Amino acid sequence: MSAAPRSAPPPSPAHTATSRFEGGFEGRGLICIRSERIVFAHLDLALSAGEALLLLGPNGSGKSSLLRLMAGLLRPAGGKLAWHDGPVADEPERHRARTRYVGHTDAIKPVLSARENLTFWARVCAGPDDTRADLDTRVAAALDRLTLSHLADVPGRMLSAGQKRRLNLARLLAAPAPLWLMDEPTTALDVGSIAILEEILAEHRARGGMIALSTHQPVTLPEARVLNLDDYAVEQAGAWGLPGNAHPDEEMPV
Ligand SMILES: Nc1ncnc2c1ncn2[C@@H]1O[C@H](COP(=O)(O)OP(=O)(O)OP(=O)(O)O)[C@@H](O)[C@H]1O
Repeated sequence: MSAAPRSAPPPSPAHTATSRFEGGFEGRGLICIRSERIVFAHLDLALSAGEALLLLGPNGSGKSSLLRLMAGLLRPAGGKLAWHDGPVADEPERHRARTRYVGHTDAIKPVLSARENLTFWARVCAGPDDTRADLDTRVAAALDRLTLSHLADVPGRMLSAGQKRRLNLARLLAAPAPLWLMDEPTTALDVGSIAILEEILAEHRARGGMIALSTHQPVTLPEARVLNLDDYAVEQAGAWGLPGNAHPDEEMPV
C-alpha cells in the first residue's frame, strides 16, 4: 500500500454522494506524546483510494490518539501528515473538508430532531454547487440507509444510544468526504446495524473513499491493512531520544 502519485488531481472539498474520490493520504514518522508519556513513535501509515486501515491494540495503546491526530484534532509531537497534493499543516481547512471523524462522543444536538441534526451537518459541509434540494435528498437517503426515517422528527435527546450512534454514522452519508476516521464505530450498535455499517464501509471504498477504523470487536473490512499500535510503543526508560522538532501534544479546538 502506498500513497497515490503526487501528480494525481486533488479531490474537490465537496462531493456528491455518487462521485468518485481520488488521491491518497499518509503519515510519516508520527510521534504522539500525551501527559508527558510517549504513546507511540516512528509510526508510518498510508492510504490510497479505496483502502482501509484497521487500528488494533489494547486499551491505552493510542488508537484514539492516532485518529484524532489524523483528524487534525491533536498535534503530532513529531512527523508529518500529508495528502497526495500537500502537507495537512499547509491547508488545515482543506483537510477538514476532506475528513470525517466519528469519535466516542456522538455529535448530536439534543434539541434538534434527527433530520435537523443531519441537515445542519449537510449544510456545514456543503459545497458551492450543492442546492438545498441536493442536501434534502442526501439527508433523506442517509436517514433511510441507517433505518432512522421513522425517527426523523424525534429530538436527539430522546434517541437511544444505538439510535444516536446510527445518526452519527448517517452524517458520513449526508456530508460526503474521502477520508473517514472512525473510533470504535460499532459501539452500541445491534447486529443488524453493524451489518449496515459494513455495507456502507464497502460502498465508500468502492467509490475510492478511505477508512481508518479502530475497534475491539470484529468488523468486516476486507483486505484492510492492519496497524497494531503495540508495535509503535516505546520503552519509556531511556527512550526519550525524540527528534529535534518533537514537542508536547496539543488538543486542537473541535
Ligand atoms: N485527553 C487526554 N489527555 C492526556 N492523556 C490522554 C488523554 N486521552 C488519552 N490519554 C492518554 O493517551 C494514551 C493513549 O490513549 P488512547 O485513548 O489514544 O488509547 P486507545 O488505544 O484508544 O484506548 P482504548 O482502547 O481504551 O479506547 C493513554 O495513556 C491515555 O492515558
